[in-house]
Amino acid sequence: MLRSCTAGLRSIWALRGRREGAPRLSMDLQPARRLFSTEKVIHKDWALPNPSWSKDLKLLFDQFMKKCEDGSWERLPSYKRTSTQESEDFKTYFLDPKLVEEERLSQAQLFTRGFEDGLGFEYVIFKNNDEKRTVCLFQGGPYLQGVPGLLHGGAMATMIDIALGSCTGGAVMTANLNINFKRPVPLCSVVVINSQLDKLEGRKLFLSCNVRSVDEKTLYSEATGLFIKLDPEKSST
Ligand SMILES: CCCCCCCCCCCCCC(=O)SCCNC(=O)CCNC(=O)[C@H](O)C(C)(C)COP(=O)(O)OP(=O)(O)OC[C@H]1O[C@@H](n2cnc3c(N)ncnc32)[C@H](O)[C@@H]1OP(=O)(O)O
Repeated sequence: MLRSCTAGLRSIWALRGRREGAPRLSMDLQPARRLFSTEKVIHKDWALPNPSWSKDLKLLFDQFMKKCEDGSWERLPSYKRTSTQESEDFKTYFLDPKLVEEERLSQAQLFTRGFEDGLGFEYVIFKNNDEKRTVCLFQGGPYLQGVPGLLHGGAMATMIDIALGSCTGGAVMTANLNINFKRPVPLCSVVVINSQLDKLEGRKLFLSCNVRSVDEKTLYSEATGLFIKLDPEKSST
């Protein structure tokens, strides 16, 4: 498995720079070109296949895209930066100008989308609004290693958090995340995270998910989460 990972890495490096929108900005670029490239990266939807995706991931992606045709499922786009509206929603609660400099903030990006293609988090989320559930297809790349050859539990927790959060919609924060790691996930393999909204109680959203192998035979993890809808009357800072 490690050998296939290395081979994957080699082809990933070979692809670097050729991919449209690859986030590679060298310091010697002219300012205008740098701005143009940055814009392209910001607006790129990363929840789409790229050459690092394995056969399994592409196959599952195609199956879910078919399910989207009748409107029962939708693919959620994914960007490196939050939209202006989302930022505004959260700014109201959390952004104390004394704590985060504006310049630093302009560099901010979702950390799951900060890796070169194939090296970190490759994922796409599909949502079924009627059934209040999502399916996240996730391939954890070689830079997410914990124990040699295995995906780091923190990387799995991150994806679980994002998958559960995708069932909520709106401005929410994770208040509690409870994970049972049942089997280690092989690095570079594809897992399927099935998440659902179990209960809504005022501002509290209770969610759960399981993480399985593509053939559904292996249950890697089970988790529950409590998300809280932000109260417009309150500010955390
Ligand atoms: C627009 C969105 C777009 C997003 C785009 C980007 C996508 C990126 C996705 C990235 C994903 C990144 C995701 C991340 O990384 S989120 C980052 C990790 N999470 C945090 O940092 C959260 C820190 N905590 C807080 O800010 C506050 O505590 C929150 C906001 C959560 C609640 O503070 P608030 O002052 O608002 O509420 P409240 O205290 O009145 O409590 C309300 C109710 O909730 C109950 N309660 C609270 N906590 C717990 C608990 N731990 N267990 C059990 N119960 C709990 C509480 O008893 C009460 O119940 P009740 O008395 O009413 O019955």
